[in-house]
Amino acid sequence: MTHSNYHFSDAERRGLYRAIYERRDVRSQFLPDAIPPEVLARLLNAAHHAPSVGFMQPWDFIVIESRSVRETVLALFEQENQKAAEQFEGERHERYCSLKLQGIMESPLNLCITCDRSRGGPHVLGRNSIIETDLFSTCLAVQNLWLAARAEGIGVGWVSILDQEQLRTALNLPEHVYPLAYLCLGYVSEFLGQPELQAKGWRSRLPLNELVHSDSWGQPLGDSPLEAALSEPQERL
Ligand SMILES: Cc1cc2c(cc1C)N(C[C@H](O)[C@H](O)[C@H](O)COP(=O)(O)O)c1[nH]c(=O)[nH]c(=O)c1N2
Repeated sequence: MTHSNYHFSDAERRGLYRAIYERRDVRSQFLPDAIPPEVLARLLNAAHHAPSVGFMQPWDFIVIESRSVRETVLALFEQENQKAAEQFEGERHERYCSLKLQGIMESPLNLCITCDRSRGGPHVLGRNSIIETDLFSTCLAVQNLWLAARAEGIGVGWVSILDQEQLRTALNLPEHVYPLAYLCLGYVSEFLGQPELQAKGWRSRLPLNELVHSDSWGQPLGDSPLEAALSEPQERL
């Protein structure tokens, strides 16, 4: 039964869900091939069509090809990653140190998506109570780009093991512009079938039915049709 005339065709739906399920955070499988400008333009345009609070569109896109800028950012990563590694002990420490958590030099392109916290003036519709909604909006732009990239056969890796102030300086960002996402982009030798952190035994996907609550926090769904549907293996459309 159809409920509306607005649903996508089966093939279109399959394409959308495929992008969602097969999107990966990539850091080890980058190929050096350049991304053609028209393809990069499509990705940036997908990001630019994300929802944003009060239609603020707080994002800017810093396209980084320069080797020397990337070397600077890699040095910032190494410094922060060493500190991060110290947070873990014993076997966890060893495992952490064996993970590859960035592809800054191997990927042909780095992209910093920033959030201009002052865009649209001091009063942005919808942002009065929750000031961070500009950051949330920018995250949605990242996700749009990430999914569009998957559909184009391009891998994206998010590198957040960076000191934001040092990154701001490295990229010459003004004080009111926040470096929200530092991304590595490129064609890949493969997209892994599961998150790399899961494949390497760091952490696994949680069962969805344990994350869905009924009416208030901690209330299980109980014997409901939704619980039954969630417990079924999910159809990969
Ligand atoms: C905000 C944010 C920040 C980071 C990440 C993601 C997000 C959303 N991820 C990627 C993360 O590890 C990955 O998304 C999960 O492990 C799930 O894997 P898939 O994205 O499904 O492949 C990530 N990965 C990495 O190797 N180095 C990093 O610094 C980060 N930082």
